[in-house]
Amino acid sequence: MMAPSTAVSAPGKVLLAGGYTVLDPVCRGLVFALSARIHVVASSTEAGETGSITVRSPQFDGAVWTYSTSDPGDGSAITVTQTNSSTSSANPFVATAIRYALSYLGLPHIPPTTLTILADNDYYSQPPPPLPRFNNLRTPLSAAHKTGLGSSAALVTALTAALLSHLASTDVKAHLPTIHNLAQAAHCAAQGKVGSGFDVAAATYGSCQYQRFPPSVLSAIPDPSSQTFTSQLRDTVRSEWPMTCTPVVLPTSLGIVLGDVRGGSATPGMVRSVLDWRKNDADSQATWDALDTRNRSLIAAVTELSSSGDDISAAAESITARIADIRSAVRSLGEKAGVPIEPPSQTALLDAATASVEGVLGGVVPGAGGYDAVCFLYVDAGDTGAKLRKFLSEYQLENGVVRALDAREEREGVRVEDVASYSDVKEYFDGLTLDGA
Ligand SMILES: Nc1ncnc2c1ncn2[C@@H]1O[C@H](COP(=O)(O)OP(=O)(O)OP(=O)(O)O)[C@@H](O)[C@H]1O
Ligand SMILES: C[C@@](O)(CCOP(=O)(O)O)CC(=O)O
Repeated sequence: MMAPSTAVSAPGKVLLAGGYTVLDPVCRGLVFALSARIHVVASSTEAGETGSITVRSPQFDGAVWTYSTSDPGDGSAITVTQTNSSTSSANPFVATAIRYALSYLGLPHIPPTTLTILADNDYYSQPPPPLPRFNNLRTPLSAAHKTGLGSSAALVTALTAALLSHLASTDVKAHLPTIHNLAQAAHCAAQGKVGSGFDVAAATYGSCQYQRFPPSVLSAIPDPSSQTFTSQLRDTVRSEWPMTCTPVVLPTSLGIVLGDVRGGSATPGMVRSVLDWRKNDADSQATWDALDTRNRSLIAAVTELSSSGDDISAAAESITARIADIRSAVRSLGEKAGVPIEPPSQTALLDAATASVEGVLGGVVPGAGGYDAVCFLYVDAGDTGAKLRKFLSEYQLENGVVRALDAREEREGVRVEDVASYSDVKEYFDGLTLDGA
């Protein structure tokens, strides 16, 4: 009798404060987990070839990846070979998450397993509403316009948790550090670079005040072909990483609205330019420290409000001022580094929304900034949220209007879901009996 199907989901993210500085282990970031989640349903059967894995994202045309696994037996990583590469381009995030999870578990011969990936609509630009849950975009994944909610981080985290839970009965909530560390290792390996990891941290632990792990933690893991890979991976995943992810609870009196500006920004290039400036400009440290101080000030104000339940009207002015101070420091850093972190068109949008809609405390360009997105903090009373969304939908940009996303802050990280909750999208499971019978 096969194990029943397992469903897991992980949230997307918005880095409200700490873009760039959170790459520095000395600094802190404020990241909110979002109600836009990536779901993974794992089902195994007895029919089929041992070690065969089928991964599919039924919301996209042709998004199917099939793999066969084998164990070199010399301590190197379990081999995960894509068997449909002639018809489906590689998906490094999927393949690496599977390879790292199976190597960590030491399971090369798993029963034939299908992993179905479902993404909430906010992860990709959508046609006008109303939309069904997990809308079928009927385009290839590569043609979908990402909104920058961290789909890869949420995906790798959900895949990691689903595989450990489904194949080794791992209790997800009781093993968050294991899932976090393994997902960080896989996500960084798939990306080919080590970012701050705030996105996988939020996908695992939920909304938090984040201080990154030192990149050196991952340098202990050798190339997957090394005969010490499996032992080093396990030692690294099981070790306690020097980082902090302190839960942050957004007070019920506050809400966030994300706007998709669809401007398109080249984050990796922006990060390289800022880090080059940080390294080469003698005065950069003062600018860097000033921004971190202002980020910490906003974190303190939000944390204080959520713990003391203070009257939001008293805190509102302070939060508004702190957001304005952060934006000023971000613009200064961007000018000095020659990077359009908050370019004039975004400044105009942020200022206009804050001035025009009563109850909006302020807005920022989240994460790396640029022309992609905006994020507003507002007093969630009356119809402020609706008015802000309406304002954004009518705000004319060069390339259209700002699309307010549905996602709200949802502090919970990765979690097991009830498989029956996907019964409304049975068509996505291609006849699989969801209980894995
Ligand atoms: N529904 C999905 N099914 C399978 N793979 C997906 C899915 N969504 C995203 N991915 C994988 O994640 C990649 C996108 O990750 P990328 O890091 O480029 O952007 P992001 O994480 O969505 O956004 P950002 O990091 O800018 O917030 C895709 O190229 C694909 O490999
Ligand atoms: C620029 C950086 O600090 C944040 C990037 O955030 P986002 O991917 O733009 O949401 C990079 C990082 O923290 O890995």
